[in-house]
Amino acid sequence: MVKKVALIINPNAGKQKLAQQLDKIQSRLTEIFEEVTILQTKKEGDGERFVEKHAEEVDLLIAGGGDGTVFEIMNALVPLKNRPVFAILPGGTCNDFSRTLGISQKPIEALEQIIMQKRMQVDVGKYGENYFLNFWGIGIISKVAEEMDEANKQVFGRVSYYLNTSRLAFQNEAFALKLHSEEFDYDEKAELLVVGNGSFLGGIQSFFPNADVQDGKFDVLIVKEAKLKYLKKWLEAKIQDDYPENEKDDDIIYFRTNRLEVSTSPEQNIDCDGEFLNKTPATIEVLPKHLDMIYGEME
Ligand SMILES: Nc1ncnc2c1ncn2[C@@H]1O[C@H](COP(=O)(O)OP(=O)(O)OP(=O)(O)O)[C@@H](O)[C@H]1O
Repeated sequence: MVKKVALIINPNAGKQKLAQQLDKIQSRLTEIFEEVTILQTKKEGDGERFVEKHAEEVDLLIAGGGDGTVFEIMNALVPLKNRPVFAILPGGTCNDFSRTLGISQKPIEALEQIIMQKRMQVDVGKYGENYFLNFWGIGIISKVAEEMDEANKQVFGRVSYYLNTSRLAFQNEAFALKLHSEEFDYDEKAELLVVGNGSFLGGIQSFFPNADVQDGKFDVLIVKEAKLKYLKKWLEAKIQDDYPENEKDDDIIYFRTNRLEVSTSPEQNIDCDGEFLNKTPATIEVLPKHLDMIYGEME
C-alpha cells in the first residue's frame, strides 16, 4: 500500500512547466495519499541529497523534471537497499524514459497515471558507479550533445537533436573500438556505439523502437561509418518492427547482451542518458528488473 509519497521537483525544468501546476499537483496528491512531501530543488545535487534523506522513508518517490533531474534522482535511488516505487512526472524537453513507460507528456494526465499505480520491474544500465535508463553511447551521440548549445535546445527542442545528428555525421571521426561480450566481439574502427535500455532517445523512438525494459538485455548498435547512406539505414531501421536477431552486415551491427566491455583509441567521452560523466574504457552491465516503476499506456 502506498501511503507516504515524496515528489522531488525541479521547478526550473522545461520552462517551469511543472512549477506552474504545482499547487494542483500537490492538492491532488494529498487527496489520494496519507502523507505527501514536496521537495523543490534549487540547484544540481539537491535531487541526490533529497533521495538520500527521504527515499527510504517513503513508499512512492516521484521525480518531477526533465531528463537531467530524473538522471540525478535515479542515480541516487538505484544503489539504495530499500527502494520505494519510482515514478516520473515529465517536465523537460525529451523525458525519454517516461515515454518508454507510456507516461503522458501532459503533467496532470501523467499524475493521474501515477495515481493509478500500475507497476512494472524495469532493467537499469550500470557502468562503474553510474546508472542509466535510456542509453549509453560513444561517438556521434556524444558529439551531438556536446555541440548542441542550450539556446538551440530550447528553440528546437527534440528536433534539434536530429538536426544536429545529421549535420555532425559528416564531421565525425572514427575511433578504434574493442568490444567484448558473450554474444559478440568487435575489434575495428567505428563511429558510433549505442547501448540501449529504453526505446526513446532525444524524445523520439530512434534506435531501438522495440526495446524491452524487462528482458535483462541491452540492445547494442555499432555503426562503422556514419555517412548519409548509413544514416538512412538507421532511419529505416527505426520504422521496422524489429531488428533481426544478431544482424551483422558491413556497416551496421546489432546484437543483444547483458554485459559488455568497451575500450577505444583515442578515449571517447561517454554520453549516458544525455549526461557526460566519464571517458572510455568502460564495462556496462544490466541490473535486471532493478526498479519498481509506474507505467502508463503501453502497447
Ligand atoms: N531549481 C533549479 N534551477 C536550475 N537548475 C536546477 C534546479 N534544480 C535542479 N537543477 C539542475 O538542472 C539540470 C537540468 O534539469 P532538467 O534536465 O531536468 O531540465 P531541462 O534541462 O529543462 O530538461 P531537458 O533536459 O529535458 O530539456 C539538472 O542537472 C538539475 O540538477
